Amino acid sequence: MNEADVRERLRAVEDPDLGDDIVSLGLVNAVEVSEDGDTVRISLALGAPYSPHETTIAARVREELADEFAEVDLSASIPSDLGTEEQVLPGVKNVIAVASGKGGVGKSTVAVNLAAGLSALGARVGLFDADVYGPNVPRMVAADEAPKATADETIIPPEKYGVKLMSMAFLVGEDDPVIWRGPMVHKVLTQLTEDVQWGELDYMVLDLPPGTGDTQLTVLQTLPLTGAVVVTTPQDVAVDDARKALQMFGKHETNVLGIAENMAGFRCPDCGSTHDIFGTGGGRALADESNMPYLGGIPLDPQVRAGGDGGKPVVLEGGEEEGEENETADAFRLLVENVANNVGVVKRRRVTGR
Ligand SMILES: Nc1ncnc2c1ncn2[C@@H]1O[C@H](COP(=O)(O)OP(=O)(O)OP(=O)(O)O)[C@@H](O)[C@H]1O
Repeated sequence: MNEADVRERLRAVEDPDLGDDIVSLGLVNAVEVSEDGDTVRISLALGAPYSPHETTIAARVREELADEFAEVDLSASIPSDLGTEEQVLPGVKNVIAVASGKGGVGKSTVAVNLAAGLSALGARVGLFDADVYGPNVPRMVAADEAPKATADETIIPPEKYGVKLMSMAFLVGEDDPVIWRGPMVHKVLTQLTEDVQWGELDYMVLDLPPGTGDTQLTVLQTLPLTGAVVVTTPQDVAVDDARKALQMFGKHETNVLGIAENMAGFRCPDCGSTHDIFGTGGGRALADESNMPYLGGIPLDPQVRAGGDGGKPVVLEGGEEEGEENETADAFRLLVENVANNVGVVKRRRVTGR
């Protein structure tokens, strides 16, 4: 089988999101067959490591070629318009901002669980708490270690649950009120991104401060976002503010990966039934109205808060390994998968232009 035959064969592999096969979409960067014909090396334009849909694409490619080659060697790369020198975070493949219009809707909770969940899938993940006004990520994951400085004045971020952490709280203390204006925020953000040894990351999750003000704009202008996750509760006030956040991202041409609805129904531990304390469906309705993906709903569950205070993110509970049912953890896992899949859509669309 030669290279042209391989390409022909790969027409059988569909992209689950873009509605065509990977060859027609231009997602096969290169094909190389070894001289002895035993090995085929393929570079695919995939950009969301460990996302279920891209994992499926890779598995389908292997499946199509398994009979023809002893070894199918796959690699993934999305060609970048920028050289390494020009990139703000050259080692980071994707930056995902978690945003909300209104405070207290669970943005940090979603950011922490998203980071831990991506890491649990196998990805290399960093979590950057850019909530300059109320940085609480270190408490949420019970980070017991502070960052270390190296001789050449770079910072080594501590790690928790396989996630590299950086937070304003490490610099200013969690209880000190911070009143910073745009330029100062820009400076601190630049330092926290450039002077921190993030290493190679598949995903950096960014916990933005709530709202649509100065700081959020500074972040949008400073960091190369792949896309944003907008968190809301089902309440009208929260949904109205989430709509403003969507408008802000729209104005700055930032992709929205989708809308997550937090505190969607209260699962009562005593009676076992679900109560809609903040109403229901607001997040999905906003997603429908604005033509954005809906990422899923997370119930109001005392476990989530306990996880937030005690350190272990709920997304790491239950599941196949522990063998225990945990619907809230499952809801977070679904959200993580949807976010990763949508990162893949954004990245592959960049290549295909569709
Ligand atoms: N689904 C949930 N069930 C129960 N408690 C929750 C849930 N989501 C968040 N919480 C709790 O609500 C509180 C606020 O959540 P969180 O800090 O994530 O909100 P936020 O939107 O990031 O807030 P801020 O505006 O201060 O940045 C926390 O104590 C958290 O543990």
